[in-house]
Amino acid sequence: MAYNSIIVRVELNHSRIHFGDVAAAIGQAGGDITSIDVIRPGQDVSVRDITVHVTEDGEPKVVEALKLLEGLHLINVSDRTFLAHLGGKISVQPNLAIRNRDDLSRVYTPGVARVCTAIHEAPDKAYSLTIKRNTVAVVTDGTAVLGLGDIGPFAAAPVMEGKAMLFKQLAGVDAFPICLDTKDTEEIIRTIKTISPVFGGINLEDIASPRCFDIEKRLESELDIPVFHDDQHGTAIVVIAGILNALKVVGKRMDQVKVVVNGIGAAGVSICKMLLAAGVSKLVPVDRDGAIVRGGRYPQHAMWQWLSEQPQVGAEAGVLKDVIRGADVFIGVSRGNVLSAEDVETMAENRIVFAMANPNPEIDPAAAMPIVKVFATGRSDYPNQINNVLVFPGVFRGALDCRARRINEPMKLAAARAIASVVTENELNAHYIIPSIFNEQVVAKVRHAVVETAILTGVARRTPPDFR
Ligand SMILES: NC(=O)C1=CN([C@@H]2O[C@H](COP(=O)(O)OP(=O)(O)OC[C@H]3O[C@@H](n4cnc5c(N)ncnc54)[C@H](O)[C@@H]3O)[C@@H](O)[C@H]2O)C=CC1
Ligand SMILES: CC(=O)C(=O)O
Ligand SMILES: [Mg+2]
Repeated sequence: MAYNSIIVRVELNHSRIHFGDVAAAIGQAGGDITSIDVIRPGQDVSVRDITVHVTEDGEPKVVEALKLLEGLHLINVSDRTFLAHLGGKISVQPNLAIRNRDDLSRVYTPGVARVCTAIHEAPDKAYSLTIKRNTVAVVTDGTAVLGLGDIGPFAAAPVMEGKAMLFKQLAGVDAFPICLDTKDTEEIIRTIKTISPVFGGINLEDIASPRCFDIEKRLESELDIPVFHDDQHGTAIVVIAGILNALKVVGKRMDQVKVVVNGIGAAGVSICKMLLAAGVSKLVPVDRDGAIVRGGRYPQHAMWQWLSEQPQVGAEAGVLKDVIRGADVFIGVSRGNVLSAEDVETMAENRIVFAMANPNPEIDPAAAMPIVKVFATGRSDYPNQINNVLVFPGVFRGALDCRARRINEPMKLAAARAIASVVTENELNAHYIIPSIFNEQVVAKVRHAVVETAILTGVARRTPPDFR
């Protein structure tokens, strides 16, 4: 069940109502009061802001209950989520103040001209004399935003701003949201290449498959800064981290389990590739028309064709409810509510279910949790949040610090192991397979693993001081 937080501003006439009556009415309507602020105190009349935790459909019930109370005037109801977005979530801050003409002539013309000339003569100086060293573009075309689908570049912006906030808060990376008003592959590639000089890395986000595969591949070969499609590789890295630990909890081995991956789009393709690299020997990729089978023909989808040629991919055809039978692991990166409890019950004992579609998982957690051994979602309101936010801040922190040319497969596997290692053997249990995004070790360990592997595999152009 999803929850929301609302703030109700009420005026109370104390001769007609006590606050206890208000609290009781909110509780009976299913709300949970989390804080009360007195806005205007008074003997006869007072105004208060009451923050109430409600279920997604609980807000109207609380509001109706308050409207029925004698002596209470409901002034306003605000949704804290919308309040948090007012005016956007990020801004650009200068690194130094311009206090006088002297400052002005150094940071701007004429002083800046000498710096421009220095970079013109030695373009690598862009790394030390501009924001390039620490700045990542978060680029989307708005075509596969969370599980909401093709909602366009304007509506995609809050997600990209959110990613930028996380980059900064968790890893000190300055990230900028770029929402492109085009779905044309060539135009997207050309635009990203054109804006790339100022950035140290490109984080592609929520671009629909299969277009995202071509865009990433082309940019990787045509740019000399790392290009990382978060929904593919960020998700795959955190899934592998989660699977490594979940398998320890259930006492099964990677090379013995049958894994069903539902939704073979951006995230699903990369998860399948990484599972194969990590040693899975029985893999069942499933999309909306059913399983992608060994020996099948998928001329419209190069990555599905590639999967159908892998010896570990099953030859059994069928829709999800057929092929999930006997599976040890289900990984969903498809759409909300496509998996039933009955289907889950046909899986093997000690099953693992990662239902990662956002914002609604493939199966309602309340239905799944009692019948699986390890359950995870992409959401922050349940245990075991498997979300790419555990990955992209640390991966880019590492890639920027060592000026990596690209983020290669060994760097991704090292990042997955680093995340898994944050949960110690003593701490590991079915409800704690993956660290919290607020665990301070996550970014540090991922960064370290990424830098170390970049140096070992020859893609680093700089050795950070702590590696010298
Ligand atoms: N928790 C996390 O960190 C992440 C979660 N996701 C979630 O995973 C989902 C997919 O994301 P992307 O791969 O970026 O999108 P995408 O659009 O590239 O791929 C979605 C795939 O799911 C397939 N699909 C749709 N309905 C299906 C059904 N009923 N059964 C099987 N397959 C179905 C589509 O045909 C498509 O191939 C979204 O809900 C997204 O929010 C994605 C990235 C990270
Ligand atoms: C988490 C994320 O990147 C997504 O759901 O698309
Ligand atoms: Mg995404």
